[in-house]
Amino acid sequence: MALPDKVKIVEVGPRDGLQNEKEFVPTDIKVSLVNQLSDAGFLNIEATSFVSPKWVPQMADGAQVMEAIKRREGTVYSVLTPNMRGFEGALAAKADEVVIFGAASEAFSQKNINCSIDESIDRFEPVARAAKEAGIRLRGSISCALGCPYQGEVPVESVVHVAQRLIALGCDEIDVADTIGVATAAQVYRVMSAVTEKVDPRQVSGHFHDTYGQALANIYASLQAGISIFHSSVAGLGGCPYAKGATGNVATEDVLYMLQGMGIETGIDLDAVITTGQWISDYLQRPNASRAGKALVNKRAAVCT
Ligand SMILES: CC(C)(COP(=O)([O-])OP(=O)([O-])OC[C@H]1O[C@@H](n2cnc3c(N)ncnc32)[C@H](O)[C@@H]1OP(=O)([O-])[O-])[C@@H](O)C(=O)NCCC(=O)NCCSC(=O)C[C@@](C)(O)CC(=O)[O-]
Repeated sequence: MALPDKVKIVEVGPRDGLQNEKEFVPTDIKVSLVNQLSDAGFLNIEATSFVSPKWVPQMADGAQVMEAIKRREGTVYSVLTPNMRGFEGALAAKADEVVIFGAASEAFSQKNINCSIDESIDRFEPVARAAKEAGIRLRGSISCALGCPYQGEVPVESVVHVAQRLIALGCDEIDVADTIGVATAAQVYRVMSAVTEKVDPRQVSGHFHDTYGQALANIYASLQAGISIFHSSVAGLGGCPYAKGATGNVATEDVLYMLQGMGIETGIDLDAVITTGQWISDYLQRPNASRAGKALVNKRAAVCT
């Protein structure tokens, strides 16, 4: 299949990237992160979550973050909403897109949102209806679509089944997520091909964590399967609180570097993202997890000396 000439990158650093941080990241840092990413040209930024602060304390300031960010025209600011309470918060905060998040693995569904897959779909139904009524975009995320920390292998049929149910709820987009970053390219091609037999590929995104260093290869395999939306996190921030040992999302800088090299357009200013990636890594006092980001920061320093 011919590769796309344009790709949409959904920057998930402010939400997926920060949600697992042990120390509370001050609201003004989160706001500055979103603002810098808006300025870099992202068309979609996952800004925060409206989830229980008992479950994910780092996202407790979702409303304040949404209130304070400077919105760039044309950028969609998404938030996670597991239930109607979350949706009401998202609506009040004027989110452009709400994300319902389920799983292809029963065990992970229980750990992450405290209910079975069937119960989760029931819980999402009113959220989906309310989003449609309010004219808000709706996205559905499928965790553990390529492996589960509790159950191991996840059958392709389960992924396709959940994808179809999310589309039936009215999702504009669905995410096939490798929550623990274990997938390899041939497997990703198989799963993406199976999903896109039932769902329009323009509605499917790839959300890859990079635990085993396979994420770029998995994005390449997804491109070959017709996918043109990918999630990534500046400086490779992240990890899921309910997937121990899983590292962050694939780093945005690495994805942009690869796509640029392939002549695929994203509309995002890589240079600006590199600056933001180093800034947030310095703030969190940890090494920048983006290989391209680190290399380009070093190159800048070499040019300046
Ligand atoms: C779904 C629930 C709420 C069920 O949690 P529960 O304990 O079964 O539900 P509950 O209704 O009994 O609520 C418990 C408490 O939370 C409150 N509450 C209830 N809902 C909300 C809300 N929306 N906002 C604020 N507060 C809320 C509620 O009022 C109550 O407070 P209490 O009465 O005890 O004081 C909980 O399990 C939850 O919030 N889970 C979120 C987990 C999460 O955010 N995980 C990380 C995101 S998913 C992810 O990272 C994967 C993804 C998307 O990136 C893709 C991938 O890589 O796989």
